[in-house]
Amino acid sequence: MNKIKNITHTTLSKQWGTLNRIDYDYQFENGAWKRLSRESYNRGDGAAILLYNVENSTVILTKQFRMPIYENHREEGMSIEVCAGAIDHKDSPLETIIRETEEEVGYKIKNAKQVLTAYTSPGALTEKMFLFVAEYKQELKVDEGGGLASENEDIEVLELSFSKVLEMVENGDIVDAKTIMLLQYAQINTLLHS
Ligand SMILES: Nc1nc2c(ncn2[C@@H]2O[C@H](COP(=O)(O)OP(=O)(O)O[C@H]3O[C@H](CO)[C@@H](O)[C@H](O)[C@@H]3O)[C@@H](O)[C@H]2O)c(=O)[nH]1
Ligand SMILES: [Mg+2]
Repeated sequence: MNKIKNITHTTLSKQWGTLNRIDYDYQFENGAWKRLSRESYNRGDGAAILLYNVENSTVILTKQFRMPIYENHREEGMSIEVCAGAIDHKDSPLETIIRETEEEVGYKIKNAKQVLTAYTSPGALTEKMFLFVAEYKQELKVDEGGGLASENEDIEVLELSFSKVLEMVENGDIVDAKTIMLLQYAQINTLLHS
């Protein structure tokens, strides 16, 4: 990347995550250099998983309040999403998603398959998401899920038919990008029949 030089970081906010202003010299296609500035929010990377059951053609999703969505569109604040969590530095994406699956939806899975990686909002966030799929069965259910009370998580666990959730993507009841990506992955690769 020799199109970029003289990079400086200014921390604008450092609370839950870190918001930096990054100034840099950027060379345009015509060869001209210009000093530019971008704000970049860093709250780490994330992992998400689509849990699916082949016999019943069902998936496990979560429903929870999301303040940034509420800020943008009040009526969409209760967001329906695949199980997901932020990755701690010490953990791998796989370790993270196995732990989150038990905490948020109550299934103790042993393994998961990473199928996609995606920057969720590359103009503003550093976040890279590692997207997984795994089969679930009733015998893997070890508790109710719901998230960690100590972290003020309040997560409703949903078990829905695959055809129903595809309809929810079409009609805008599901608007979370990582969830749409994983459901369409399942559809394209016929993990389930709708
Ligand atoms: N006090 C405070 N707590 C926060 C804040 N942001 C998050 N938290 C707490 O940290 C917990 C994070 O829960 P996780 O399950 O680890 O993450 P997530 O919110 O589900 O996020 C996942 O999905 C996001 C949306 O796609 C991803 O951005 C993220 O990387 C992750 O995969 C939340 O329940 C909440 O309690 C904040 O700004 N302030
Ligand atoms: Mg979560």
